[in-house]
Amino acid sequence: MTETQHREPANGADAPAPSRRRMFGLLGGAAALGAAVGAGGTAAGLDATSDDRHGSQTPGRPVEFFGPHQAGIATPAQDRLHFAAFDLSPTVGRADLVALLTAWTAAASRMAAGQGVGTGAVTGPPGAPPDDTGEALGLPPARLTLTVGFGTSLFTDPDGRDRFGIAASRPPQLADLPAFPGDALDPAASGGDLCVQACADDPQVAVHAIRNLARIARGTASVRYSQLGFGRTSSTSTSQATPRNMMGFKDGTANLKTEDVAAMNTHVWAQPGDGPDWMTGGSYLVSRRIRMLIEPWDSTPLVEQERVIGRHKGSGAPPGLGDEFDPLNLSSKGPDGELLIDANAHVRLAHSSHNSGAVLLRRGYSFTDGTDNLGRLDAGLFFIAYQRDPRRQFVTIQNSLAGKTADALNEYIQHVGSGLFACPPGVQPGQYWGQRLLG
Ligand SMILES: C=CC1=C(C)c2cc3[nH]c(cc4nc(cc5[nH]c(cc1n2)c(C)c5CCC(=O)O)C(CCC(=O)O)=C4C)c(C)c3C=C
Ligand SMILES: [Fe+2]
Repeated sequence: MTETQHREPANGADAPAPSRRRMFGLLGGAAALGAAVGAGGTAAGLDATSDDRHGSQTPGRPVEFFGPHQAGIATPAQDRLHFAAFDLSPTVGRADLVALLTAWTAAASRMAAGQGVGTGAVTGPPGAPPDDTGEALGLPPARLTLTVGFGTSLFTDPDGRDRFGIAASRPPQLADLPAFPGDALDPAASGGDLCVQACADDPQVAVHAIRNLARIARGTASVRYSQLGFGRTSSTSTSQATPRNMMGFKDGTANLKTEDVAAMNTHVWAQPGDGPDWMTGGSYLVSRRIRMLIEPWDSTPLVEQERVIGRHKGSGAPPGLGDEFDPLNLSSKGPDGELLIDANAHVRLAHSSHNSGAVLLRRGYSFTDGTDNLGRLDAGLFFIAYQRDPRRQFVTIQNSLAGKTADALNEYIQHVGSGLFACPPGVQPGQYWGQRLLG
């Protein structure tokens, strides 16, 4: 009997989500776990016929790891994030990179299915450090998704070297982001050769995943920076309620919804002929650590806050309207002929009609990292957006927001970190992340 056959059906309505503890008990220890890993991690995959990768929002349920696209992009946004950027060690070569991605893929597929890494936390040889760190034992999969991305420096390092022989395969879409007016980027919180976005409904599951991938990488790659996030700041599915960001506004109302397959193909997934074949079915991730100047914002009158964003704070509706999903009319005027949505309002400058039709799949998270040395809350938005071509999408929109008729929101925010990554398409059992690039 295979490991997969021990599982409850992924979409079973009343079947409880399998926990790591339960899986451990069912498997009967290290031998079975070792055998499953030895089979290229295939046993960790769920039955393709009960594919849960885009659908399930049931807390605890696994999201299918294998498929044409990586999970964590079209997956309805989970509640928690642990995002990490990694740098490869200077002496690492192409074979080491392939070995790392192979080991990461096997571990990621197991963790997404709610299983421990390798021989597990307590079932390996007692004389050796366990393969899995153990803090997720007994926890459900919590809809964990792990999404890998390749940074610009993987293709050409800062000294212009092609360390891995892949410079010629760099997609034109992966062009370094320009500097935007007002940027205050910390290099230590920006860039990275690789990134992993871990999303889950349980923070411990997301943290466990990054911790174990970092552990596997030891000697080959190290964490450059990482960010914990909570309270998804976008609804990415029509079935999700719109959450509020740390400024108290509903965020994600006009976001692309992933059920819209045509829109996903137009705006998110790399299509055949877009660039190198290895990226077809993948997507480009832009991350921005955006600090909110919380104290000035909290001293700003409600009407001004609403003018800055261009929507009502309570309902999320456009100015003068009552429902969040009432259409946003950028030309609507008040009784004195004044624009109801201010010329500098965030939603006006970010709107596709202002940006040559550019649309993003926003998938960010709020963060709070305590207070700074002046007692100010270090909080904001860890902005994540997926797109088919950052040059046409993120860069166009951010140029509008940061440009001459600048976004009124700029007075209350500062971009302090930045990342750009090519997220390859999904993998099938037995393959590794990025195999079409490096194989
Ligand atoms: C470059 C892209 C964007 C950045 C950076 C960005 C930062 C940012 N946004 C908010 C709050 C809200 N944004 C809203 C809408 C909105 N934002 C972007 C893009 C960026 N935002 C787009 C494309 C849109 C949709 C515009 C439209 O078509 O109407 C909203 C309104 C609710 C919604 O539709 O999501 C809020 C609120 C903050 C606080 C922020 C930086 C910290
Ligand atoms: Fe926005």
